[in-house]
Amino acid sequence: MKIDNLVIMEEKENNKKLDEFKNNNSKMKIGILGGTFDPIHYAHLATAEFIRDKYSLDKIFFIPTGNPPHKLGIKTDKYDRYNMVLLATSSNKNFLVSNVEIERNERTYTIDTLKYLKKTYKNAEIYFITGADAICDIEKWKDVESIFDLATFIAAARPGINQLVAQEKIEQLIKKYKANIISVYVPSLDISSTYIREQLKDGRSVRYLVPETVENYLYKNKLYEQGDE
Ligand SMILES: Nc1ncnc2c1ncn2[C@@H]1O[C@H](COP(=O)(O)OP(=O)(O)OP(=O)(O)O)[C@@H](O)[C@H]1O
Ligand SMILES: O=C(O)c1ccc[n+]([C@@H]2O[C@H](COP(=O)([O-])O)[C@@H](O)[C@H]2O)c1
Repeated sequence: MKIDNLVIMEEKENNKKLDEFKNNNSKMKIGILGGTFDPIHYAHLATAEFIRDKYSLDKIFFIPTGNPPHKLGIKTDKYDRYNMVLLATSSNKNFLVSNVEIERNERTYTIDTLKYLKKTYKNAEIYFITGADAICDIEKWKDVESIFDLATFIAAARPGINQLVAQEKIEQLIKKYKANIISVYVPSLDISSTYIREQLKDGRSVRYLVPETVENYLYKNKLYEQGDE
């Protein structure tokens, strides 16, 4: 099947899964993995699945950022990032993709997304998953005090991020904001979107770093090619 048709089909399937989930009123635990996903890679998927399994979460929502405050210079179209997330997650029945940030025209802040999720999924307990790098920066996020009232945070150890420093920061955050933060070791995969963009810019392989459908999509759409910054 042509990659464009596959995206259309996967979006339809995803919307069906979202509708079913919205109509389910039972108590659920949902994990959120927000990210720029420029592009999504196997470390995102493996981290999400490991945490879903470890904490018995019912679903993981992948939420690609729209206009995030901290990455103003993203060159990749937000719909390309969203489409690649759809392709990457479709084979897992417990993974869902939300376009709530992609469709917001203003700056996208996690606090607004968490408020939306609380309103939409009234019976859900929310777990926001981040890498250790993201949690260390959380005090720069909008309305950090209120953020901790809306979700439990799960901070995944990440290669290249000093875990002792991250742990110290997490303990400070717990004390200062009475935050619910759990740190977790996940099987490490030293992959980043930056590395993938660099490989592609140099005309090198990204095979086995991203799902094959994502690889096909980024070649078809000439994303991150030589000459792109
Ligand atoms: N290899 C990894 N291990 C654990 N967590 C990760 C890993 N890569 C990304 N994450 C986490 O996933 C979330 C979304 O990440 P993001 O989309 O920014 O990817 P990235 O690889 O960090 O991108 P970039 O290299 O462009 O900064 C963040 O919370 C980030 O910390
Ligand atoms: O709300 C904020 O102020 C805020 C500032 C920086 C990052 N975030 C969120 O942190 C998540 C991970 O971001 P990133 O850059 O690692 O993709 C993603 O969901 C962002 O929306 C949120």
